[in-house]
Amino acid sequence: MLEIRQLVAGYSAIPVLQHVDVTVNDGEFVSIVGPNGAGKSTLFKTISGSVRAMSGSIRFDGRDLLAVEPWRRPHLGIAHVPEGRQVFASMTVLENLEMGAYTDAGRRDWSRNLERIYEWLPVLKQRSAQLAGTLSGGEQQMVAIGRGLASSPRLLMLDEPSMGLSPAIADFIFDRLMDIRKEAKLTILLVEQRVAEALQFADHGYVLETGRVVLEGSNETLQADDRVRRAYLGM
Ligand SMILES: Nc1ncnc2c1ncn2[C@@H]1O[C@H](COP(=O)(O)OP(=O)(O)OP(=O)(O)O)[C@@H](O)[C@H]1O
Repeated sequence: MLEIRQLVAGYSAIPVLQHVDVTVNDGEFVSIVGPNGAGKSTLFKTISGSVRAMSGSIRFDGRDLLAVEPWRRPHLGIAHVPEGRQVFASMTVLENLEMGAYTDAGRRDWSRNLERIYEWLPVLKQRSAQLAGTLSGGEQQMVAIGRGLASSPRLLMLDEPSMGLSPAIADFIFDRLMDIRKEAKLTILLVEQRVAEALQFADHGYVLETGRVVLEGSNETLQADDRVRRAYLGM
C-alpha cells in the first residue's frame, strides 16, 4: 500500500530523514520507534505533505504520492492523527468529528462512520456536545482518532497516541485501536515512544535513529533483538 524509498526530507536545506525505506502492506500494522528527534514525526509529515521531500519516492497504491498536492492526500484515504492531538478546542466533540469528514468518502459515509466511532469510543457519544478543549487528555486523544476515522481512511497514521497519558488510558486506547483495525479493516502506521506496546501490537516494526532506519523486522524479531531490548525495552 505504502512504499517509501530512499526518502530524504527535512526543514529548509537541512535533511532530517536520510535515505529512509519503509514498506506498509495492505491491512498491516506497522510501528516506527526511536528516540526523541529521530525524525518519526517528520516522516509522517512528509507522507501527509506538510514537509517537502528533497529526494526519494513515496508510492501509495502504486501512485506517486509526492506528485499529489498535500490537500488532496486525505482524499486518497490517508489520515494523519498528529502528535499532541491538536483538537479544535473551542468546537464540540461532534463538530471535531464533522471536521474530519471533509473527504469525499468521509462525507458519503458520515452517518455510518459516526455510528461506528460512537460504538468504538462511547465516551465521544456521551461528550458529543462538550467543547473539546475541556476534555481530559485521553478523551482528546479519542477525539483526534475519531476525527481521523471520520475521513474514511484506508491508512491511519497515528503519531504518539499515548503521549502524556497514564498507562491505563494508553492501554485502553491501544486495545480500542486493535478492535478498530480489525472491524474497519484498516492499515495502521504508528509512531510510539512506548516501544513495548508498539511492538507487541505491530506485525512489523522499524527502528529510526538520527533519520536512518537502523533495524527492521517482524515484531518477534525486534522484540528478541538485543539492541532493542537494551535500548528500548529496559532489559
Ligand atoms: N519545523 C522544524 N524546523 C526545523 N527543524 C525541525 C522542525 N521540526 C522538527 N525539526 C527537527 O527535526 C528533527 C526530527 O524531529 P521529529 O519531530 O521528526 O522527531 P521525532 O522522532 O518525531 O521526535 P519526538 O519523539 O521527540 O517527537 C529534530 O532534530 C527536530 O529538532
